[in-house]
Amino acid sequence: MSEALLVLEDGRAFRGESYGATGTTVGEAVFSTGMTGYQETLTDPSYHRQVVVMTAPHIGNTGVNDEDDESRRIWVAGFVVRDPARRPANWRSTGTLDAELVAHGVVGISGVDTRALTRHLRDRGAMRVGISTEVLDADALLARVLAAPSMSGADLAPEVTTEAAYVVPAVGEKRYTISALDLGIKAATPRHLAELGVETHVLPATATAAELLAAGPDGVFLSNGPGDPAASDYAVDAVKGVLDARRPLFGICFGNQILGRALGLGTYKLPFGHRGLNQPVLDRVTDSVRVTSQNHGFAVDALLDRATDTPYGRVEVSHVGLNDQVVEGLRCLDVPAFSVQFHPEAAAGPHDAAPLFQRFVDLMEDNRAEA
Ligand SMILES: NC(=O)CC[C@H](N)C(=O)O
Repeated sequence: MSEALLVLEDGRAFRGESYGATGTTVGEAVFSTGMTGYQETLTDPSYHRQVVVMTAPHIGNTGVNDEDDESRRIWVAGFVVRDPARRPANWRSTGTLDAELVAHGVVGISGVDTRALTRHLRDRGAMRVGISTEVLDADALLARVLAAPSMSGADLAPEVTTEAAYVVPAVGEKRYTISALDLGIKAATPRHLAELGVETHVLPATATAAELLAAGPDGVFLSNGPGDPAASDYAVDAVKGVLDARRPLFGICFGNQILGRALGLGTYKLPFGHRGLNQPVLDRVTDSVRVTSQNHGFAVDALLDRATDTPYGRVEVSHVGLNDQVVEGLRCLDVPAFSVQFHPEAAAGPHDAAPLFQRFVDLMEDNRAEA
């Protein structure tokens, strides 16, 4: 086992062993409390430029398989685990996580006290971090960390989006056609929509409103994605055009933040974000609590107790995080648009939020009836 070093931008250092590829990497340190679903986490484009610390102590137990990737590659900038599985076992497993990280050139570290590291990030906030198997002097690695760009102000969707448009067909009879703005879309999303008879036309992140509306879709979807929503003005402009056209619109995570901005609301950086599979949310539309999968470091700033007037009519906060009262969803009252900050497409789950895809289909159906 070769040695590896992790240094945070405030100077706190952890020593461990090399896990995955060797080399040096820097990114934003964030922690995820998911006990399962590491393959989906690694391949979720929203984690681009982030070094993910897994709080669950045993990672890699089920290996990796050919079915669970959310995109064409691993996006995390680095991976931090406590005690990697020595012998993965699962009926779908086709390889080990360690070998997969090596194949994708992802630098990781194991044997770290991830509990101490997580408590540090929770107390001091998300910050830049470096991991290296070659720069083993803490001051030298710290200098590399301090030279790295910060997540605030980073426009990253164009770095992860599809180069060319593509279509995901409906399963069975096609009942609706939508355009999806790929800000970092996960494979699970069009798959869920397809099950409801939706054909999804996925367009690159910089697609304009005219391009999103060109094929006369029944609705427009805004995906999740990496980076700071305050830096993606092109997507905000595209969404304004879709709202002007009063086309049904549904956004998830980054898409929720972009809808918020298009309505004139602000966004801000959370101290350490929400990442995990057990985040409780109050759904004010159905007056029920949903346990949700989340992965966000930014949030929308909106009034919780009453609707806000916007250039597109009134918007209200439809979902509120029960751990910290953060805005977790928006519902427009005068245009057919809504969004959530969490993940109805979540794999490995939970599935409490999955009915939101049906809510989008219902919105498209209502809009057709009105037309
Ligand atoms: N999963 C996402 O879409 C993340 C959105 C945004 N990059 C954030 O961190 O808040």
